[in-house]
Amino acid sequence: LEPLSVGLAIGVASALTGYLSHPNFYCSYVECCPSAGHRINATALREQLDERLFGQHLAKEVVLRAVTGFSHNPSPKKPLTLSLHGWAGTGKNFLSQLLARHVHPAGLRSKFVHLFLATLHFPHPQQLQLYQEQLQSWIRGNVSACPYSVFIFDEMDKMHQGLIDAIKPFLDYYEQVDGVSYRKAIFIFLSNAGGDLINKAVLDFWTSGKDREEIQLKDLERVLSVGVFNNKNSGLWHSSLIDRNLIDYFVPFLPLEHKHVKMCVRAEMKARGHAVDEKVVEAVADEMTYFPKEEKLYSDKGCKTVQAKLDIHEDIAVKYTNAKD
Ligand SMILES: Nc1ncnc2c1ncn2[C@@H]1O[C@H](COP(=O)(O)OP(=O)(O)OP(=O)(O)O)[C@@H](O)[C@H]1O
Repeated sequence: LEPLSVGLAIGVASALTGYLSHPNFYCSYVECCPSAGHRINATALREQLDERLFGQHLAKEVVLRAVTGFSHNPSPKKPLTLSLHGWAGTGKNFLSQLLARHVHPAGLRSKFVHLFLATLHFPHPQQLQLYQEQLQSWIRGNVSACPYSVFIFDEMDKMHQGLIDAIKPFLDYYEQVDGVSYRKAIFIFLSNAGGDLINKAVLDFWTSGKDREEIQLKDLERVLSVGVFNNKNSGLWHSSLIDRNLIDYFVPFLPLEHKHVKMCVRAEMKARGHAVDEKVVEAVADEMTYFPKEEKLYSDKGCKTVQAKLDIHEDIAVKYTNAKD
């Protein structure tokens, strides 16, 4: 071989290796952890929330404030911890997943986003010690691999206190724990605790003739602090998370009205690529049950059963069309 061709071959090989291992190329095929200094695009998040999250002006406001502050802080002193409270089907999981997608575009499918369900992942109280070790090592391992990891804990009110305590060191103001820094991670806790109190406060607002959008965070914080954080049965009161102020933001979710359920139905139809049929929208929303008994203002299950109810309606419509043909 000519020295010139050997040199050329080496040059081409090293250029190719450099190109293939360049993050831009590599990360277009393999999911990568965001690079240092990554920021959540709060404007894009706001647009998504405005467009897709219905009837939750407070949750929107708090989450945007939290995310903007955290993401623009080059050296946060602790991970971001959000505690989402509210009635079933009001959008807690939905918002968490939207937020997670703004950190890792694959959302729940991302290897950097972790969802835990108390009753599914930690069902046996007698195995507490095992769960504690597994959970700690899972969090440690994943944050070592990607500091921007997102952890979502659903059914927080059903989590054993010992498990909540096990994650406490990761949420605290330590620079590092065993050589790992948790300060760029996000922890989101979801629970129904306080949902009934939020509902009552919203109903009181309605009864006194005030607009739902007039409800301010401070109106609900007072309610939550009495009902959830100092209440022995709320599932969170005893936790050292509260005692040590490790929760950065409490995010209240309001009960959804008939008009919000209709918005969910329309959104679901559009997501399926179907034309919006207002008759079906009305029919699905009417099928939901509403409380309180007399006023029938708020959906019992929020928007949770919209998809299933829409399936039935669309099924009937298809059968009807086929029968006509
Ligand atoms: N406020 C909302 N805006 C838009 N869609 C919503 C809203 N609330 C619920 N949905 C729709 O209903 C589905 C179920 O809601 P979600 O799982 O977020 O409820 P949740 O509050 O987490 O309930 P649970 O406490 O029972 O877990 C969502 O995937 C979404 O499609």
